This record gives sequence, C-alpha cells and structure tokens, in this order.
Amino acid sequence: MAIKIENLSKSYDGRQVFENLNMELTEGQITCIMAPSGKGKTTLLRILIGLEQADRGKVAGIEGKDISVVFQEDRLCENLNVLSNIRLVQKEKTEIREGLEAVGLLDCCHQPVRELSGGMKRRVAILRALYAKWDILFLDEPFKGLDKEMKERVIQFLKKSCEGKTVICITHEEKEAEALGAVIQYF
Ligand SMILES: Nc1ncnc2c1ncn2[C@@H]1O[C@H](COP(=O)(O)OP(=O)(O)OP(=O)(O)O)[C@@H](O)[C@H]1O
Repeated sequence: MAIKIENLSKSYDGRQVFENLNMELTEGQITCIMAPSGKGKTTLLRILIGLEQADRGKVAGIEGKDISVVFQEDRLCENLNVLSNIRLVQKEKTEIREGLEAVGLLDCCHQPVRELSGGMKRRVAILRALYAKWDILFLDEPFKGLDKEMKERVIQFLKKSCEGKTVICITHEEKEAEALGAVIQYF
C-alpha cells in the first residue's frame, strides 16, 4: 500500500507552512522529497512519523507499520560506543560487520560516540536506523557533513540494503537522489 497524503495543511502561529498538500509515495522504492529550504519538508516528515499534528488533511499507509528515522541531528548516545548505539535499537542479532565495514566504521566501533567526528557520527546514525526493524525508513538530509567519497559509499550501502523497501528521503541534492536510484517528488 502506498503512503497517501491528502489535502494536508499545517501552520504555526497563523503562519501557513503548506496548504492542501497532496502526494503519493509508492511502497517498495526510495522516494526523495525535494523542495527549497523552508518549504516544510521537515514539518511534513514530522507529521508523517507522528511527532506533529496537521491542521487538516490526512495521511494513510503508515499507521501500524514499523518506522525508522534518521533526523537532521544525530540523536546518538554520546557516552556509548558505536556498536552499543546500533545494538540499542536492534531487535534481531543481525550481523552488522558488513555495514560497519561498508561505511568505514569498523576500526572505531568500540570508541565512544563523543570521540567521533561529525561525519563519523552521521554514519553511525544512518547505520543505526538501517539496522533497526522497519517497514518504512525516513531520512531527513542524511548525508549532511559527509565528504564526496564517503557520501558515495554510504549511498551505495543504503541503496543495496533498501532494495525493494519503502524509503522516504529528504534532500536538496538531485545528484543524491539519482545515485540512490530514487523517484523524486517535488513540492
Ligand atoms: N516548531 C515550530 N514552530 C514554529 N515554526 C516552525 C516550527 N517548525 C518549523 N517552523 C517553520 O515552518 C517552516 C518550514 O520549516 P521546515 O523545517 O519544515 O522546512 P524545510 O523545508 O525542512 O527546511 P530546510 O530545507 O531548511 O530544512 C519554516 O518557516 C519554519 O520556521
């Protein structure tokens, strides 16, 4: 079942963020949502994942599904090491070595997150979301702070790990959407 967004409106203190937004996000593929800064992409994502309420309109296709999210902020446990951060959300004891290796985190997997660089933390946040149990994965500008080479590695791993699954990714970069093999939704 697709995610259907129907006539969704949201304002803050009388200031309209978006009005009568309609969108259909196909399941089993990666969709990139693109819009200029301030148009309300993060607000839309927060409504989709239930952290915010729309003023009007409805969303179908998410209720009852397991969701996993990479927020713009890493939201990691700074005093836990990389492995423990990932294991926190892991329902099944899946082998995570492949992911650590793919995104270049194997050598630092026992290091507390507080000692990592911004780009390393980003990769931990992405891996943690990927290894959680989910039907729909939401990513809000997930590659911010990654250099070109690392971004390509992470995108390749994401693409491979998410094949046939439903992923909603907010990005400003068409190149990222293309590399992910994503369908682009402008709004
Ligand atoms: N909690 C809030 N209270 C008041 N206004 C808010 C709140 N959250 C967002 N806004 C406003 O809603 C508008 C849309 O913000 P949002 O972060 O959703 O945009 P965005 O498209 O994700 O932007 P960016 O690409 O810069 O991240 C902005 O004008 C912002 O100031």
